[in-house]
Amino acid sequence: MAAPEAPEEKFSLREVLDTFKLCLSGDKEVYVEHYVAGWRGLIKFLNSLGSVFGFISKDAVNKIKILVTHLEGENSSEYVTVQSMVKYELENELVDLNKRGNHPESGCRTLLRLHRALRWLELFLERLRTSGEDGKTSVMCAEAYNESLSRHHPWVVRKAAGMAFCVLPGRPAFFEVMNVGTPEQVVAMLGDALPLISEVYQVTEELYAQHNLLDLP
Ligand SMILES: CCCCCCCC/C=C\CCCCCCCC(=O)N[C@@H](COP(=O)(O)O)[C@H](O)/C=C/CCCCCCCCCCCCC
Repeated sequence: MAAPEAPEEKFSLREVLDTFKLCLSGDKEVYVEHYVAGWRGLIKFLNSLGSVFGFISKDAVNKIKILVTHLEGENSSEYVTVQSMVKYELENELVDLNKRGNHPESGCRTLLRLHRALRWLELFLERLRTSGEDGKTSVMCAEAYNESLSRHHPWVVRKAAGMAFCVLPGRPAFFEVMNVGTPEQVVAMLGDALPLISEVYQVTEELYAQHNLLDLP
């Protein structure tokens, strides 16, 4: 008889926060392993929102798989931090710089997609943190998306994302799924999480800007 499937673990905002804390080394290098783990935690949350978000979750999972393949591959030591990954892939011409070609699954272009999504997350969580009890998560999510990720997506993806946002649960239900405690505790934890997420974003953004990698195809 087949073994019963293990139930998917519950999302915990604290766990995600702890993972993002581990992302930055003392000299501000970003650990790919913890970056990926942070996204895995967030995807758990996304999955708990229902199948409408399946197409988003699927894309994020695919990108994580690509990064894990690099992390566990024969050149794994080059993929310990985002800084070492950028250096290695650029020095070995493993990145499609101007148009898609031989390296559609480079670590640099794959992480860039998640990096852009991290900006969306930062903007969304900041809205969530400062919103009132009756704040609409769908509006907060759409505003954050329009200010960040949307410019990188074609019309059809923007449309589908916009429709998915409309079915987001309200702020109280949202806070409940975070498994933190009272709304005040959630707000406090978001206050702790945001500077960390923001720092990881800034460090990556500066690194990518320095190497002209912000528009990788
Ligand atoms: C702390 C708890 C509250 C917040 C929880 C948020 C949970 C979010 C978890 C995951 C977010 C998904 C990240 C999506 C990565 C998208 C990467 C991307 O831009 N991919 C596109 C480009 O890829 P290539 O074609 O160039 O390879 C791809 O076309 C995208 C397809 C899917 C649509 C992506 C829409 C993203 C919308 C933003 C996330 C909304 C989640 C709402 C849930 C609150």
